[in-house]
Amino acid sequence: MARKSRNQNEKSTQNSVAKKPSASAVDSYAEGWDKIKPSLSKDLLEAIHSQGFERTTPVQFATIPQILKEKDVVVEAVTGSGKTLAFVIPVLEIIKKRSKKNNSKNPKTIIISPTRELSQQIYNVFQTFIELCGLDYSLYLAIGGSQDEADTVEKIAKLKSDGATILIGTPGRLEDIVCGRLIGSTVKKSSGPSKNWQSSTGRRSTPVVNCKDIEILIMDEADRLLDMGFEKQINMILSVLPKQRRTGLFSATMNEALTELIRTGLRNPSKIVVKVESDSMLLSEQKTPSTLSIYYLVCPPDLKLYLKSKQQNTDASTGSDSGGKASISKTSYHVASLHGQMDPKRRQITYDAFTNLAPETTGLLICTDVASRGLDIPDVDCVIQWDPPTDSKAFPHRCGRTARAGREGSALVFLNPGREETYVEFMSIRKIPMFPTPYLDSNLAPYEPKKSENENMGFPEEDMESNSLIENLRKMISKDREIYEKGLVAFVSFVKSYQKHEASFIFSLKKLDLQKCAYGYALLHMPELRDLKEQTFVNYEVNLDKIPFTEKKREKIRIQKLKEKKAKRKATSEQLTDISKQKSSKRKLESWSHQAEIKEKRTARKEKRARKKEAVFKAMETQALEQMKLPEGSSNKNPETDIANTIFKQKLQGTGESLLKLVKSRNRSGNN
Ligand SMILES: Nc1ncnc2c1ncn2[C@@H]1O[C@H](COP(=O)(O)OP(=O)(O)OP(=O)(O)O)[C@@H](O)[C@H]1O
Repeated sequence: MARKSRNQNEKSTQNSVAKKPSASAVDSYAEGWDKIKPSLSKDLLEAIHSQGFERTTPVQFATIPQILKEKDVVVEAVTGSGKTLAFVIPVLEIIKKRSKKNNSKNPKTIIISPTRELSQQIYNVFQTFIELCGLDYSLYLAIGGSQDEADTVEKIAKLKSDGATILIGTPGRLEDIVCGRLIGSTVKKSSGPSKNWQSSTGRRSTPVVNCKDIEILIMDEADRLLDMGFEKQINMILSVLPKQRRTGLFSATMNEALTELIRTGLRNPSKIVVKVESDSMLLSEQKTPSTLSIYYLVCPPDLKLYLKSKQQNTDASTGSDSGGKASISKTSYHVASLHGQMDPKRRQITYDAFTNLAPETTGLLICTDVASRGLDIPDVDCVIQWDPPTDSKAFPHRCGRTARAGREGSALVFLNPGREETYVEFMSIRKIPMFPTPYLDSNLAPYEPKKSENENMGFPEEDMESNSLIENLRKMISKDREIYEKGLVAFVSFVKSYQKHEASFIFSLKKLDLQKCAYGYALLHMPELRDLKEQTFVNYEVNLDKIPFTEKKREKIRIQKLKEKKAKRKATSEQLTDISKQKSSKRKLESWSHQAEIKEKRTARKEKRARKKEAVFKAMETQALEQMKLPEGSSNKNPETDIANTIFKQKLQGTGESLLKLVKSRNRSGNN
């Protein structure tokens, strides 16, 4: 996300760097606030005007009367169209009216949002209007991790004793407050649903607040709440709220999963869909603001880092550019990063610092999807998507961090050549128009190509300046272990996420040039690619064990660990060698010193076995002969018996078993 400094911003507005190619500038504003029926109270109207909001936006004009008339609403309107005020204003108006009759300490409204930052932002909007109207309402922000545990305990105690008019927060924390905490559960560390929440039912502590007076429930970014797996928490919250309440779902995108929530949580809701007009037949009912220009840049993955920029000629009348090329790294930026793995405190400080940048400072926020929804960062000029999101629904939300409330803005997404160009059509079917661009201009905005350039929109591959950039980066990385390790993790994350793309027919890992991708991440080596037939990736010449951490303490620990590891490895291999040596020398010793003894023993064993065998046969022979004794008085000259005896004697050479069988069969034939 890029924010220009004020000066640059003014310049770019004059030059209209990123104009929407075909959609007309839609009037983002509807009617005056006084036209809303039932009417809003005077102090609220004054507060709205004091904020410079002269007229309602279409979504506000359509939604506010419905909520005031006690209707449930499902609201779908493009990013930056003013959905927050569409619920903040009627919530305050309703509480104002009701508080005359009911001044209990119990909360009157709950607002659920998917992230800490968005909850904080909604909290701030409520706070502003409460202060401007001089209302005596208290707010409670229920977000995980932003305060330390002691602070939270204190705040919860205060909430218990003093109550709060409006609760705003993420689903898990809100569930703890209104339903009680699951006993034995652990504190959640991330904004997503905790794995420890095996079930939202089970033994719970006493709820912190009583929800019997809740008048309104709002779920902002409702589809995202379900996508993030908060269904259980939401259902638990719903189960403790009075049936006679109003419920509103808000988002720029709705999905099928919401159908069930709408069926169980809402009563006969009004569906409000605010469409964006466009003069293009193709783009009617466009899902992104008309002031937002979305561009795509088809660019090989190893050239992405270069973020090729082109200095435009300030003399717009000639229509030509100076041809000069400027690497964006030459400009100085306030660079910050924001992601879900960050320590919550640091995350908040980073976010606050970025949103409150001085007007003359240009900012660059490198972030994950934690910042993709709902956030209203002032003066964002351009959103650059390094890769398209795995869930295509996130795309308009990401782009929508710019071009808010009727302001102009541009977004750019990089596409890998080959299959990913199809994404443009994929998005166009979803009413999200995109246009090609070959460059970023010097203000980091996509360069709007002239008509003559339209035929050749591909990234000029022959311009291999990025090679030197990546080689410089590799050189730098080879001296800094932290970046080296982070690079590997980033690449693995990229590959994993690529596999998760919902549009797998466009984003196929098999078709992706992984070697170029790895090079694009400036990796030094790629052992996993060793088995590939065509090797294009060239390992960087460096001893990986020797890449140091720049932080001395860390490096010392690493060296120590490395030494220990090496020593252990050496000891193990020595041990292994010793064992094998011992074995072979034992064999040798045996053959020399005990050879005769072993031989003797073997012969003795053999002889013993033979003697045993002979004894067995002898015993059998006696037994058999005994059984074959001729009856008294019979002639010894019986030829049959003689033959039988001969056969028997021959058979004595066989086994004892066949011998006995023979005897038995002979006896049987003798009896017959
Ligand atoms: N009536 C109005 N007139 C002028 N500006 C307005 C008006 N209503 C809201 N805004 C401004 O428009 C900006 C965007 O509003 P908001 O954050 O409510 O958008 P949103 O529709 O919720 O967007 P998203 O879908 O991205 O969450 C804010 O800076 C807000 O102050």
